Amino acid sequence: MSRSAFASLRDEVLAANLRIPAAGLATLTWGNVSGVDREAGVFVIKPSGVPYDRLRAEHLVVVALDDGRVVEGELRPSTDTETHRSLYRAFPSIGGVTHTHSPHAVAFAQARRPIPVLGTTHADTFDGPVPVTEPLSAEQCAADYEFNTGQVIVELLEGDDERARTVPAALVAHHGPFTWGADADGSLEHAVICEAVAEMALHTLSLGAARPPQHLLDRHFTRKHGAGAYYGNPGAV
Ligand SMILES: O=C(CO)[C@@H](O)[C@H](O)COP(=O)(O)O
Repeated sequence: MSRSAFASLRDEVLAANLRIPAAGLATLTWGNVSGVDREAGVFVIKPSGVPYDRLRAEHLVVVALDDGRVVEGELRPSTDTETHRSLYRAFPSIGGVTHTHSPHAVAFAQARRPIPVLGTTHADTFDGPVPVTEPLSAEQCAADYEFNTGQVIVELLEGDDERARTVPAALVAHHGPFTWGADADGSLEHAVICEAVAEMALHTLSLGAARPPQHLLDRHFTRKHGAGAYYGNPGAV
């Protein structure tokens, strides 16, 4: 079989997908990671329903950014492919997207609560609360459900690429977290951190969270993303 023109991107995306179960972010085949090649106008994503322990680079699917057609690959692309595509099209700075059903982040998504900034662990990665979308409308569910799952994130961030860069995560109401980054592995790292800070926040809130001083958060926000990072409200505590 001739080597794919996207072999190195396939390898990168495969490695990131295999980190989902390794990091305990998924049950069964839940979740998916993709990586984009903007010059070629494609992204590579996990196939749908393939158990992670059987996933190989040749199983990954190459999808066109402009219209979502399969450019290369035998298997059906992930059910969330159109969500990934809508995020790539809206935010030019992102190079990789991860979606999981990690339990603590899903708990906030199902409660329709943002993950609040309660300490420096969160502030080191996210320059504000991890926001939560509105639920999809009946119309959005009826047509282009998967693309609209991405569109509610785009609307939440007002299509602002800078906000997407400084808070590289969002919770889709009653569904789960989507994270993104400079590449596939960067988006996966943000998924790991999103789940970790969600678990910490849940425990902190159960103990009776105290609002962190803004000067403490600013030091971590500024250190991570530079002056003028999106501060936002530390989130309801
Ligand atoms: O969010 C969903 C389904 O609602 C997905 O994350 C599935 O849990 C995994 O789907 P595939 O990537 O295997 O198609």
